[in-house]
Amino acid sequence: MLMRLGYRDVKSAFVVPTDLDPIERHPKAAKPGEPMRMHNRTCYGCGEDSPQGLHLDMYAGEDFTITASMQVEARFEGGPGVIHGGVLSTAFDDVMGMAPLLIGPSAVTVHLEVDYLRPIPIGSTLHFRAALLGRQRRKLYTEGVAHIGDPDAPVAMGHAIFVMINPREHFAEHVKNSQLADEYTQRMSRP
Ligand SMILES: CCCCCCCC/C=C\CCCCCCCC(=O)SCCNC(=O)CCNC(=O)[C@H](O)C(C)(C)COP(=O)(O)OP(=O)(O)OC[C@H]1O[C@@H](n2cnc3c(N)ncnc32)[C@H](O)[C@@H]1OP(=O)(O)O
Repeated sequence: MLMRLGYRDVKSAFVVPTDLDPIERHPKAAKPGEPMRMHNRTCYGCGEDSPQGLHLDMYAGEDFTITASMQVEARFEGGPGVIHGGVLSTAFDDVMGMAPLLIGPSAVTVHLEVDYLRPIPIGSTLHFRAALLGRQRRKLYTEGVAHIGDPDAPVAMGHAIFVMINPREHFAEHVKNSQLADEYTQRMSRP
C-alpha cells in the first residue's frame, strides 16, 4: 500500500520501506467528510480550547487521507507578511499526526520534515491534505501537502514518521502538567 499525494518534483530524501505491513481503516474511524475527533482539546495544533493555537479544522478523507485548513493569522508572521516556518511545521505535524487515527492507534511524532516551496502570505487560508503511506511494525509513514487556493500549485510538503504508543503508558507521568490535568487523571484511573 503506497498512495503518494503527487508532487514528485519535491526533492525530499524521505524513504518509505517497501516491506510494509497491511493496514485497514478502523471501523469506528470518522467517515470521509466527517470531522476528525480531537485527540486533545487543548492541543496547540487542532484544539478548540487552545487560545494561542493554530485551530486547524480537520476532516477524514477517502482511504487513508485527512484534509485540513487553517487561517494564516497576523500572529503567525515570521518574515514580513508571511507565515513563520515553525508554525507551518507545527501544522504539518498535527495534520499528518491525525492520519494514524484512521487505522486506530495513538501515535507520536519521531521524525518530521518540511519542504517550503513558496512564501505563504498572512491573510491566506492554508489547505492541507495528508496521507498515511504505510506501516512497518509500530512506525507509520505519512506525507502531507499544502496549498493556498490552487491544489495544483503546492506551497509546502511534509513527511513524517509516527510511532504507535499506548497513550495510558506514554502520558502517565505527564497528564499532571496538562491544562486538563483533572480530566486526564480521572480518565487514567478508569479501567
Ligand atoms: C487515558 C489517557 C488518554 C489520553 C488521550 C490522549 C490521546 C492522544 C493520542 C495521541 C497523541 C497524538 C498527538 C498528535 C500531536 C502531534 C504529534 C506530536 O507532536 S507528538 C509530540 C512529539 N513526539 C514525542 O514526544 C515522541 C518522543 N519519543 C518517544 O517518546 C519515543 O521515541 C517513542 C515512545 C515514540 C518510541 O520509543 P520506544 O522505545 O517505544 O520505541 P523505539 O524502538 O525507540 O522506536 C520504535 C520504532 O521507531 C523507530 N524510530 C524511532 N525514532 C525514529 C526516528 N527519529 N526516525 C526513524 N525511526 C525512528 C525505531 O527505529 C523503531 O523502529 P523498528 O521497528 O525497530 O524498525
